[in-house]
Amino acid sequence: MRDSEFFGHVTAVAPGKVNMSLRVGPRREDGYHDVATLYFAVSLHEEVTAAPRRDSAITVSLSERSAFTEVQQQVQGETVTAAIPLDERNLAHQAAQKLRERLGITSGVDLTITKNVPVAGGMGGGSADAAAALVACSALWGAGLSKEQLAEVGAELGADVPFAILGGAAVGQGVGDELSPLLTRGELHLVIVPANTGLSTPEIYQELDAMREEAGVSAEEPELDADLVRAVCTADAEMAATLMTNELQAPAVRKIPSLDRMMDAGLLEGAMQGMVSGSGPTVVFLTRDAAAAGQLATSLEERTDVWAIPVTGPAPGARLLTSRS
Ligand SMILES: C[C@](O)(CO)[C@H](O)COP(=O)(O)OP(=O)(O)OC[C@H]1O[C@@H](n2ccc(N)nc2=O)[C@H](O)[C@@H]1O
Ligand SMILES: Nc1ncnc2c1ncn2[C@@H]1O[C@H](COP(=O)(O)OP(=O)(O)OP(=O)(O)O)[C@@H](O)[C@H]1O
Repeated sequence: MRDSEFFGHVTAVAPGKVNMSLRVGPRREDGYHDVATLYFAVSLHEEVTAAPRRDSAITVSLSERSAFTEVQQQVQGETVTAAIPLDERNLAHQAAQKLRERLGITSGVDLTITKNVPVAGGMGGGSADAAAALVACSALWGAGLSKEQLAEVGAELGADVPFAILGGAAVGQGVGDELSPLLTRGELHLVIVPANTGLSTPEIYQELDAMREEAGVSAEEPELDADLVRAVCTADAEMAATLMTNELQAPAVRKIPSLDRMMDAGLLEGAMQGMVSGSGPTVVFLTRDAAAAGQLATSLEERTDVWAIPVTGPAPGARLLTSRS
């Protein structure tokens, strides 16, 4: 291992994701659910800079360039604003800690996160921070770990972390961490609409369990629609629009009923399809092409009080941006 003092800082980026399909099986003994999901990385990136320290501390701060610096959540009907945790609860902090344990080193690091992915929005923003932190720290510490090895470390931090490392489009099974990468051609054009409050992922899974129990339906083994996988792989927006689905949408809408109105507004303004992303509450619209995405974003911003961001995918996974010594 080389002395980190000889290194300058290292910056890595990792993409946010949407789930073009998310099917959820029954609750398991460990509280998790088996899923069958079609992950799709989009061109909204988290950036993490890792700078060496002389001591063994790990610090996390948010860059001023961050589009998001706090999280708003509904707690017992009240909207509560909280800062993103910058201590050991932060997923980037946990990533650095796990990596050092794996490497058997005690090097310290200052991590600076630039957040562009909505917080607690169902787009895997925290997971992208963890993925970018793993890639940046691995380079800083000269770890020489492969993407597969980093994904192994990432899987211990959260179900979505391995996909943020892999990027592109992939089928996710198990809790979402067993990935089968997909070969794709062409791009899909989407519009992302962040909500002004976040949702808690475990609460949304719990809500789904409760809704199933109320309706007396038992969860089936989750399976992906092969036609949807084909449509996404060939960037067939028309076909993908008819087949995309998310079983966490109903529980997210039950927590935030206005999401239904947002999805209707997008369809009225010309989106081919609208859906909640992952555990929500970010809404993702599928459009025909880049021009349609731009138009939809503009008209949604004009007609409703939202921020609408055109994005494309599939986007590459976590990667080094700069490395200066
Ligand atoms: C909603 C998705 O984003 C879809 O990709 C993921 O399933 C969630 O991934 P994540 O945020 O990385 O999830 P984790 O941080 O691993 O888990 C948070 C909590 O979500 C619930 N959880 C998560 C993933 C999964 N397959 N089943 C679950 O029930 C569990 O209560 C878990 O304690
Ligand atoms: N680096 C981080 N950025 C944002 N939130 C973080 C981070 N680390 C930990 N958290 C905590 O995790 C919670 C959810 O963060 P995140 O933005 O990853 O949610 P999400 O995008 O809905 O996740 P997913 O789509 O993977 O379920 C936040 O409320 C925050 O308290």
